[in-house]
Amino acid sequence: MPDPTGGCSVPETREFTDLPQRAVRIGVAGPVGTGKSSLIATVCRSLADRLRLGVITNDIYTDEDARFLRAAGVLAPELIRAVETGACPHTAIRDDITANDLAVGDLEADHGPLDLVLVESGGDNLTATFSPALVDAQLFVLDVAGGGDVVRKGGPGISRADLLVINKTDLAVHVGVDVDRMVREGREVRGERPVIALSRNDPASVDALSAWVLGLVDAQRAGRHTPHDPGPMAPHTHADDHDHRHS
Ligand SMILES: Nc1nc2c(ncn2[C@@H]2O[C@H](COP(=O)(O)OP(=O)(O)OP(=O)(O)O)[C@@H](O)[C@H]2O)c(=O)[nH]1
Repeated sequence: MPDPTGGCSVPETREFTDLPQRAVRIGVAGPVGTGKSSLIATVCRSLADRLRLGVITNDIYTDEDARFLRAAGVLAPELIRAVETGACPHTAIRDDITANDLAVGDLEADHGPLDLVLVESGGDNLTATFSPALVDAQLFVLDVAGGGDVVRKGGPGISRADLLVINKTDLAVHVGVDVDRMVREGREVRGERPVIALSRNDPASVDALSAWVLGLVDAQRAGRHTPHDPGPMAPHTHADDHDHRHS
């Protein structure tokens, strides 16, 4: 009688529940200098005793952000790895996620199990968002020093990231920006999605950020969170589009 396996051995059935749980992945995106690395350092300081954490940074030509985080001493140095994208940062977090996906996988293989891996995008403009194939959730960071009108400038991260952070609120008084207004404008375009006004010098705001991170990790593990794509560009129209179509 012919061998029904064609000579291939049939692997033993394995329950998927036996497989190790992979780390929850949160992406941190936003324009250059808005405080992404500092926010990651803050989260690590706040949650390192509750979660097993790892960090992947993205820079174009350097590993500057990884070196900053290692120097800050927020995690063991081997838990912080850098991807050098060599091109537009958003390419490596959205269009071809291979390098980042491998970096997270290698970090977990070498130092896992981990509960949470934070992936920092290289600083980019308002269009940068992560692929939901790379991260389970993403937060978008703006800062008050970028100007009070930046929320109104819009973009997919501002409108549809899982969390919008208005950062460096301690500087608002020095740059003449109304933080409440920025937060209100964020809420207007985001509906139910949360907005946090953050300063690393304000413990209450750091607690709010940490609570959001813990809630996300719990929700992802319990199957209550569905990763979504904020989209490449916010749908938008211009007032004169209508006139052109009908002229
Ligand atoms: N006053 C104040 N400064 C902050 C805060 N968070 C970050 N900064 C400062 O803002 C500057 C930029 O912070 P980074 O964390 O390097 O910003 P980044 O978004 O990672 O920068 P890139 O990776 O170059 O895009 C640094 O000088 C930080 O010290 C904050 O809450 N308050």
